[in-house]
Amino acid sequence: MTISVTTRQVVGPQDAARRDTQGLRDGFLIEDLFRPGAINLTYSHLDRMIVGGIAPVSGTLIIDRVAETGTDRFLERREAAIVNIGGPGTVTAGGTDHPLGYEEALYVGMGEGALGFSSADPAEPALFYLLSAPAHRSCPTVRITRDMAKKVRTGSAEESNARTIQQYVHPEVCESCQLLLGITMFEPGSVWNTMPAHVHDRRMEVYLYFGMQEATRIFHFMGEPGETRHLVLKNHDAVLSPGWSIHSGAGTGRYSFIWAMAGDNMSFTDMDKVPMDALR
Ligand SMILES: O=C(O)C(=O)C[C@H](O)C(=O)CO
Ligand SMILES: [Zn+2]
Repeated sequence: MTISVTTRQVVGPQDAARRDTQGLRDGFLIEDLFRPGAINLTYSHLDRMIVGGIAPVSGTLIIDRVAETGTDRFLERREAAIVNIGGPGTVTAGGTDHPLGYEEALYVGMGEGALGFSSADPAEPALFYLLSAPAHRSCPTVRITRDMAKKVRTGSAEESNARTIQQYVHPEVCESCQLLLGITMFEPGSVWNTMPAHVHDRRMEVYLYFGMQEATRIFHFMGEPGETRHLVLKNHDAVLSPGWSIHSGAGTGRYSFIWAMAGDNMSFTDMDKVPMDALR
């Protein structure tokens, strides 16, 4: 089975500030994540996070060995979290089948062996979004529904950023070594995420924007607070955020996004808020 893997080296803040639009997109944007019938992984050197799109149509797609990890088995020294943003499907981990509906997730602990991915109906394929980070112990594999996620309401309609941060892989929901993951959803008419902006040098972050109409675009802001840049993203685009970068966006229409982090701590609230007058 072909697993395509792209490697992304780390880009520092001075390099990023000098890049043109295409240079920034090459460094931080992950496009074309979901390719029908394929496993598509990006190995980022930011905390060695692997970002994947797995789109089974008929049959089962299997991840067992990824040469880039230098281990015999993918999850030998790694943990993973998978969110389904397509039709109903199943993830098999440790020989157990876990059915996953829309916006349901599976945390998979280190050492669980091969991962299998299948769709219930080829006419409505599942779209599995995968994040994997190095792990130091084996935590239990847990299926996480939207009901189980911890909900944090934030923002306001007046600031066009009323939203609910749903924390799926979070110490109050399920154990993990370093992965944190959740889905942020908006009240109708609210378009801004993560503004006021923040940075957290202790953790990298990845956003995947989804649930968008074809013509909708996200203006995603990145860069050091005093040196911001933007990237224009479409449905199913993911963007890497180093610890030094803000990660905030505004949509021209409805959207949701999956955020995931890895790094030195798992304290969601450990962020350095950026005062508005520090943004340039
Ligand atoms: O809407 C938001 O604000 C977020 O979802 C913020 C992310 O979860 C984040 O950046 C956590 O560090
Ligand atoms: Zn953040």
